[in-house]
Order: sequence, then structure tokens, then C-alpha cells
Amino acid sequence: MTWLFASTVLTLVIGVLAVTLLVDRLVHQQARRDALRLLQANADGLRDALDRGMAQHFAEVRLLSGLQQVAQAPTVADARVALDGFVTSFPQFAWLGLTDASGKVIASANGLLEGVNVSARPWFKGALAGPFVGDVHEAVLLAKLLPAQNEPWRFVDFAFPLKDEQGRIKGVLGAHLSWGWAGQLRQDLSERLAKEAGAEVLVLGSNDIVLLGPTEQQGKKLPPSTDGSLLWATSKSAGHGDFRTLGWQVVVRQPANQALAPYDALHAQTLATAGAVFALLLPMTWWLARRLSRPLVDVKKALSGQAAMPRDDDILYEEARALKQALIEHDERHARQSAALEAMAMSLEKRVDERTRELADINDRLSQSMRDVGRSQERLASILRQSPDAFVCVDAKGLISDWNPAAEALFGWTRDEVRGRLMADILIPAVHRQAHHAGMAAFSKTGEGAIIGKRLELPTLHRDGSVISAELSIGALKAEDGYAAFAFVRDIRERLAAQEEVRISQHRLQQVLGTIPALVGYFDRDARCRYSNELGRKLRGLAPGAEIGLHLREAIGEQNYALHEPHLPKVLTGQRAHFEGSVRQRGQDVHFQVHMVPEKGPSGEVTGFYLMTFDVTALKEAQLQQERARRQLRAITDNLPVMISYIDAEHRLQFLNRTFEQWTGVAVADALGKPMREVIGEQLYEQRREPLAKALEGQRVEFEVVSEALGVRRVLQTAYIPDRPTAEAVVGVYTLTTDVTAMRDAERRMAELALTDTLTGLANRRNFEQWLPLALARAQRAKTATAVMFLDIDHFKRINDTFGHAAGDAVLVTFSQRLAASMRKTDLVARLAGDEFVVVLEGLSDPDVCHLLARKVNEAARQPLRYQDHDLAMTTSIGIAYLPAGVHQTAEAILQDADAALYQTKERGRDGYTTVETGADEAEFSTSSFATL
Ligand SMILES: Nc1nc2c(ncn2[C@@H]2O[C@H](COP(=O)(O)OP(=O)(O)OP(=O)(O)O)[C@@H](O)[C@H]2O)c(=O)[nH]1
Repeated sequence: MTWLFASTVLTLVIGVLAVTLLVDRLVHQQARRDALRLLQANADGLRDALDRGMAQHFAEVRLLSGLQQVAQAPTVADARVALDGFVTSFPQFAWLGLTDASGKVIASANGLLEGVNVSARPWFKGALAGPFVGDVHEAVLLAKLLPAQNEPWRFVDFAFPLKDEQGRIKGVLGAHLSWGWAGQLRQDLSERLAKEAGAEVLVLGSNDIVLLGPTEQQGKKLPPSTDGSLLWATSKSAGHGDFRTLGWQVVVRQPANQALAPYDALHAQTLATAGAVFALLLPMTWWLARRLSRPLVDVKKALSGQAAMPRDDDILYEEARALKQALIEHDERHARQSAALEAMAMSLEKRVDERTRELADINDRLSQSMRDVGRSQERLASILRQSPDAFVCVDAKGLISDWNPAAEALFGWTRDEVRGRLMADILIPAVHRQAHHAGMAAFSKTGEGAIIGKRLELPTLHRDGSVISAELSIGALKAEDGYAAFAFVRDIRERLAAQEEVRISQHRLQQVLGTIPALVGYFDRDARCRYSNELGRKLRGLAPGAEIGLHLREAIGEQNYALHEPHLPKVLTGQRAHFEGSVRQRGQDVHFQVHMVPEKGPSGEVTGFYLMTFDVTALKEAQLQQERARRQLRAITDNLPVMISYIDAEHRLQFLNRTFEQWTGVAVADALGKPMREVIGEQLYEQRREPLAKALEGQRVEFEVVSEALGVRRVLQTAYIPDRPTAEAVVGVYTLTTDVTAMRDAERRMAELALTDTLTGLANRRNFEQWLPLALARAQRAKTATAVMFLDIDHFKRINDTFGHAAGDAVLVTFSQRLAASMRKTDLVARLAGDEFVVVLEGLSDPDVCHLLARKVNEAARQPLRYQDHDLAMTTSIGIAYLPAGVHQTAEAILQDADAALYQTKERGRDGYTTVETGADEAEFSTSSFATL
């Protein structure tokens, strides 16, 4: 019964503790409420006193502003007297003053600040709009004028506007209420509360700054108390009467421990009382517990056989007696039920033994069957694993239950990925899924369906979304919840592709045979037709199919058959036959070409032959025409004075005309088909190698060479023209070679003529003008001296005039011959015009050579000259311009200098010579020539 005692004691403890705590809590709350109420009452009291005080002072100043002695005082002195009197009566006003409309103090109590401009002060500005009350502030202007005190002067400002009869502001009455009265109020309350309850009193402005309070806190923001060590009461000013609040608030606060001191005493008493109650109740509780539990303990002992069952009279209370009776009955019932259960258990045990033996027996047999089934399943699984066909099994819901490696390879899904998934989602293309679901719904109930037990071709899906054409063999299986299905699936894409290829090939063959311009047929061993293309039928006027079974003789006609028949034995022994023939049809020769090709069976025996006949009439005619054209071309090219050839890409001569033979002496027949190098020799080939390569790259090339073949000098102009049958390839080169020897000679002669004087055969002026600059350049390079000799036949005009023009010509010719004979071959002798001649002397070592030559010419000119029985006198005047070695001079300047020298000779009486040295500094020298004059 210890537990009963323990629980009773525990209940007692908890009860006493709960009551104690509750009482304590209520007392604490009440004490706190009482303390706060007291604080609040004091805060409200001070707030009311402040509001009322402010309202009263506000009313006092309003009254003063309405007094005639102030507002309409006749003089400033009168006004000052009135203000002085007011301050005396109400000493709490530190300053009273009147201003004019501009803010200048015109009268004040005790004359303080008179004459000062207060227009910037807030009270003055505020009063212009109506009655004004300013919040507490420290003295600004008056601080120095008022008597000194412990604390700084602080005021509350009142100001009222003063108006004239028209209602215009004529001035302001300002009052500074000393803040000392409010401080006193707070001080009184604070002292009382400090003494009674240790509380503190503070007055805060609208911005929570301490206006009144302990000196160290004044002017600072009151820090909030968050630790609960203080109890607070706050009372906000609401104004009073006409005075509207400035937002002050009174705060009264008290240390919590001081406020709750009465409660703390009560708390200790409560705990002591609870302890005493507990000490008193504990033994009583123990005794009561024992007394109540005694009958139950006795009954328990009796039931467990430790003691005799107590009599009813010994049991103290009725409930225990009833309990005792119930337990006795229960005990008896329990004994009976136990006996029955024991009997039942024994019987059950026996039956379980029997059943266990039977089950063991069944189990043995079942194990044997399971092993058999397992082996056959293994065999089946192995077969399915090895099966080249994919095997897929689905249950009655269409979910995949089996999936062999071939299925993995075919569809790209592993067995684990697809097991339990809907087969339709995995394998069936979206367009067929609806039909599949409908079929599957019916099948899963009946096990029957249109496709069950059949082999059919269907499209299936690969994992990558591609469609696989497959052949499926589908079967049904009875399952617990309906019918399952399985399918062997074979990829038939290759087979279908092969079939398609065969079909396309057949189609192509039909197309080819249908459009080929040849007769195609197939005949069996007995030469009976088994197939003919459309052309074959049309030629014989046969309807489709009518040719089948016809003998070759009937199929191609008697005349044709006569040409074919000799070849039949050869073909029927397995050899091909090929021949050409012609027949006359409708007055025209028709040429044809026949191919007979045997067809052999698997063991090599001839089963029939193909007959293909081409009409080659057009080809034959074309060949004839081509031959004619070739002959014509040969005739033309052979008779042209042009050498024509064709060289192929391997540099072989494939065509040559007869001119080739005439010019080279090589027979065309010997050269044709041979490499060009071999035919024309290494040296000539080397000359043509580069142009030939360019032509074979597609360029037209022209070049000239001089040939000495057969001892004849020929200037040959050759054109290589690429043979380009298509845009890409050059397959050879046409060559056209023309003999331009005569043309080149004529050109040379004409060029010579252009530079020669026709009368004398000497160089002409143009020749001289080209020559001299070149001669000067040569002299410059060789650092040799040069001279130009200018000659004129003396009095030549007289010869003309006396003996006629022809005589003049003869003189000119003779003179030129004598002149040329006097010079070196390399010196240029030229006739400039009329009887004027020049000589260019090159490679001179000194001017003496010139003198020598001049004298020689003078002498030669003087020699007797006979013309038509007349002795003609001939002399010449010479002017020489000598250009020393290394000195520059232009051609025209040298000629001018020579001309000037000639003029001097003429001046001096003719038949002589004059030499001048010519030349210029390098800087003056320019390379001008006659051409630029
Ligand atoms: N016969 C002939 N006379 C020509 C030919 N070309 C020019 N003349 C003449 O040659 C003459 C040239 O005479 P000039 O050189 O002026 O005088 P010149 O009589 O020689 O006198 P100088 O020179 O002062 O000694 C002119 O009468 C021309 O008509 C020509 O080709 N044949």
C-alpha cells in the first residue's frame, strides 16, 4: 500500500502548493495594482495642478491685454506704470512688455528690454496670428537683466495681439511666465512621495525631454525602464479652459521593490502557513490511507493464499465488501475457464501435430513440383534469353511482366526499365494506341482477339522514337485477374528493305526495258517466247500477253529468223552470240545488231536465252557521214598552206596534215599516234613544251619560232588552241602553224626604209635622231669622248640652178659616198635634209681625230666630179661639236653647237672646218632628245 500512501501524500503536496501559489500570485497582483493606482493618482494630481496653473496665468495675461490702461495707455510711461503694477501683483511673471506693430518693445515692466526689437522672437511672430502660448525655454534676452538665481531662468511665453479700432494689429503684449511656480509644484509632490514611497516625479515636454525633475536629468531625454525594476504612472496634459495643452506629461515612478514591500512580507507569511498546514495534514493522511487500504490488502492476501479471507464484519466499508465478493466470483470463473482452455489446448495441440505432419508431407511433394517447375522455368527462361526474337509478356492490365535480352537489343529499353510499365506506352506508336487499348480491354476478359495466335507485321516503337517494322506472333495466357498476352517480335526492317529494293529494281528494269530502243525478249530452250518488251510486241502488232508461247520464227518473222537460226545451236550450248545484219523494209535498208545471251540453271544447264536486237541504222548512217566529213576535212587541211595537227593530253600526235610532211620531211603515217617529242626531236620539243602545257591547262597560246628544217629558213607563227569538249576538261590541243617568213621580211624592210635616206642610202634624220641620244648614253657609260660633225655642200644651190636638179642629186650621191668612205663603219653618217649631212663620231680619245677626219672629208669633197661632160666643183663646210669624255650634253645642244661651228666655217669662207667643245655641268644636263624638241 506504499504507492497509495505515496500518491496521497503527493496529491496533498500538490494541492497545498497550488493553493499557496495562487494566493501568493493574487496578492502580488493586487499589491502591484494598488501601487500603480497611487502613482497614477499623484501623476494626475500634478498634471491637473500644472494645467490649471497654466490656464490661470494665460487668463491673467489675456485680462491684462484687454485693460485700457495697457492697450490704450495715453503714454509709454502710463503703460509702464500699469505693467509695473501687474508684475508687482503677480511676481511669477518675470517680464511684461508692449511692442509696436514692427516688434520694437515700447514699454515694459521695470523698463526691461525697452527699445529692443523682438520681431524675430517666436512669441511675437505667433501673436500676430492670435493668442500665443510658447513652451518652456531658457531666457534669451533677459538672462543678463534679471537677478541671478541657482537655476537658469526659464519661461513660458504668453503673447496677445493688440488691435486698433479697425482691427489692425498695432502691437503685441508679451509675458514671460517664470517656470519656477511649476518647479515648486513638482518639488512639493516629489518630496512628499520620496519620503512616503521613495517615488520620483518628472515633468516631460512633448518631445519626452525632462522639463522638470532632478537637476542632472533636466533637458535630457528620459531613458525607458525595461528591466521591470520601476513602476511607472504617466499622466498627459489635456489643457484647461482656454489654455490648450503643450503636450507635457507627468511621470511618477517608484522602485518596484519599494512599492511591493508589503506584499513581500505577506509572501513570507503565506509560505510559512502552507508549511504548517502541510506538516499537520501529513500524519492524518498516512493514517487515513492505511485505514482505507487495509480491507483491500487483506482480500489481496487471501486471494494469493497468504491469509484467510476476512469476514464481512471485519471489513470497514460497504464498497470493499462488494469488491471482495466480486473478486471471489471472478476467481472461481477464472478457474473454470482455465480448466476448459487447458482441455481445448491439449486437443488443439494434437490436431496441430496431425496437421503439421500432413503439411510436411504436402510440402515435400510441393517442393518436388516446385523444383520441377523451377527447372522447366529455367529452361524456358534460358530459351527466351537465347531467343533471337524479342520476347515480350504483358499481364491482364497491359503491364509488361517479361522482356528478354533480344527485346532489350531491339527496342533499346532494359528489362528493369520496362517491367511494370504499360506496354502500349513503350512499344506501340501513338496512332495505334487507341485501337490497341480497345483490343486489349476485350482480350483481357475473354482471352480472345483478332490478332491472337497469328503472325502479323506491325510497326513498333524504339526507345529513340524511331519506328521498327516487326513481325509479331502473339499468344494468350490465362492469368489470375484475366488474360495475359505474350509476343515474339522479329525485326523485319532488313527483309522489308530488301523486298523494297527488289521491287524497285524490278520496276526500274521494267522501265528500262519499256523505254530502251531495243527489242528485248526471253525464249526458252524450245525457242518459245516467255517475255517480250513493249517495243517487241509493237513491232509485231501483238496485244500484251499474245507473244507468250510464240516460237522465235513466228515472233520475229521468216526473213529475220533466217539470220538468227544459224546462231541458235551455239547459244543453246551456253555461248553468247553476236552478229549484225540488215533487211530491206519498206524500200529502206534497216541495219540491226543482235545479242543472244544464254541463261543457265543452277547446275549449268541452258534454260533459255535472252534476245536483244538494236536498230543501228542511224548509227551506220552517222558513221558514213562522219567518214565523208573526215575525207572533206583532210582534203581541205592537206591543201592549206598551214601546218595543222592535234596533240592529245599525253602529247601524242593524233592528226597531221600534209603540210607537216612538206615542211618537216616526216611522213604523216610515221608520226601519227607517236609522242611529239619523239617525232620532232628533243630541241624542238623543248621550245614547245611550255606553250603546250599552258594550252593543256585551257589557255590559248601563240608563239613564233624560226625553223631551219630541210635547210629552209622559216619564221613559223603557231597557235595552240585547247580542245575542251566540256567546261572542265581539256582533252587535247589543236595546233595551227603559219609560215610568216615573207611577212616578217617585208616588215623588216619597211622598218629599214623608214630610217634611210632614199636618194643617198645614208641614214635619214629620224635615224640620226634615234641614234645620237643612244650614242651619248654609250659614251657616258664607256667614259669616252663623242663628236658630231655637221656638213653642208658649199653653194649647192648654184649647181642646181646651173646644171639642173638631177646634177644636184648626182652631187649629193657622190658627196655622200665620199663622206661615208671617209668614216669608220661604226660611225653614223646621215643626211639631214637638202645638202646637210651629219656624222656621229664615237669612242674618241682626243679632238685631233676630229680635225684629221674633217680635213680628210674636205679633201675628198674637193676631188674632181664629172657630170654629163661638165666638171663640177664641190667643196664642203664642216662644223664639229666635240664632247670630251665624262662631260654631259643633250643631243639637241650638241647639234646646235655643231651647226654654230658650221656657220663659223661658212663665215670664214667655206671649204674648211671649225671645232667647238661642247658640254655642260652635270647639274645642267638633261636627257632630252630630238623627240622632245
Ligand atoms: N638637186 C637637189 N637639190 C636639193 C635637194 N634638196 C634641197 N635642194 C636644194 O639645195 C639648195 C640648198 O642650198 P643652200 O644650202 O641653202 O645654199 P648653198 O647654195 O649651198 O649655199 P651655202 O650653203 O651658203 O654654201 C636649195 O636650192 C634646195 O632647193 C635635193 O634633194 N636635190
